[in-house]
Amino acid sequence: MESTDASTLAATVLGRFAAAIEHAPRPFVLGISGLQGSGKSTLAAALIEAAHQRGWGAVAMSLDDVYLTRAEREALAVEVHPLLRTRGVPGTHDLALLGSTLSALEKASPERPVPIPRFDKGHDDRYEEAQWPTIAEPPRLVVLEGWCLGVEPAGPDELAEPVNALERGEDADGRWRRWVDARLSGYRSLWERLDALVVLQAPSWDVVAAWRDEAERPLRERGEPRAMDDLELSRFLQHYERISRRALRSLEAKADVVLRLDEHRRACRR
Ligand SMILES: Nc1ncnc2c1ncn2[C@@H]1O[C@H](COP(=O)(O)OP(=O)(O)OP(=O)(O)O)[C@@H](O)[C@H]1O
Repeated sequence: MESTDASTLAATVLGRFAAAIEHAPRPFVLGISGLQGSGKSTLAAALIEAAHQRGWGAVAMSLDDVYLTRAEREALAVEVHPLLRTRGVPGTHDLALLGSTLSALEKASPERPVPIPRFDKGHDDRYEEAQWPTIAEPPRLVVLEGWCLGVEPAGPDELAEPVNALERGEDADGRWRRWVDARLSGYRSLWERLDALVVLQAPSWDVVAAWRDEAERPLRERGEPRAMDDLELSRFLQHYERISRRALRSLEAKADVVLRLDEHRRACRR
């Protein structure tokens, strides 16, 4: 099936799981895994819209919503490794917060509304809880999206050689990548909570880097202080390269639905 339209993709994906969602004894957790800029949040929003059209309560969450706070990452940077100041790699998420939110959603009620964590990327910090949206009844569908959803740890053999200049220069002894990989084992219990996994499969890591550059360009052109120049962007992306390449190699095999993307994000379902 060819399509570039997120709402068509969403209708197809939702149709595939509709019976399971309808009969699930608790909120059905649909995972969307896709590398940076692959269209996860667009697809998640379209899925929520499609769910609402069916009369289902639905909520979207992102692994990005539960980044550790800036202060928590600062502490990790001091105690473990300076590279942990940068949000996003395994070990920089509050999995307990995500897990307790998913559990609380099963029992949401007007008396016990569930706050859904939200992260402020502009300030690189979590919003105050008072600013989080709340959900007052168990949704039928939870869409959880993230760049490394479903990825397994590598083990020490794969970690021996650096994969890029960041690892060669700032993680020469491999301490950071070993710590990150060990944290990824702790994500398995979250992967097990996914009732289904949809993978947005990018054509290659180079295309992902190009997508990220496209996303940054308007910020640079507007002169936003947080916009990254080419060097900063390249360094930033190298934090994720190792696990992203592993995702590209390994996730298709464990996905329930694979949406293979071309470099224009045109999807072809498999
Ligand atoms: N199906 C699609 N066809 C064409 N373009 C798309 C499609 N889905 C998303 N896009 C575009 O791709 C860009 C990235 O989309 P989106 O923000 O949803 O990706 P993401 O994976 O959530 O990104 P990030 O990892 O940065 O959070 C946006 O400009 C969006 O409009």
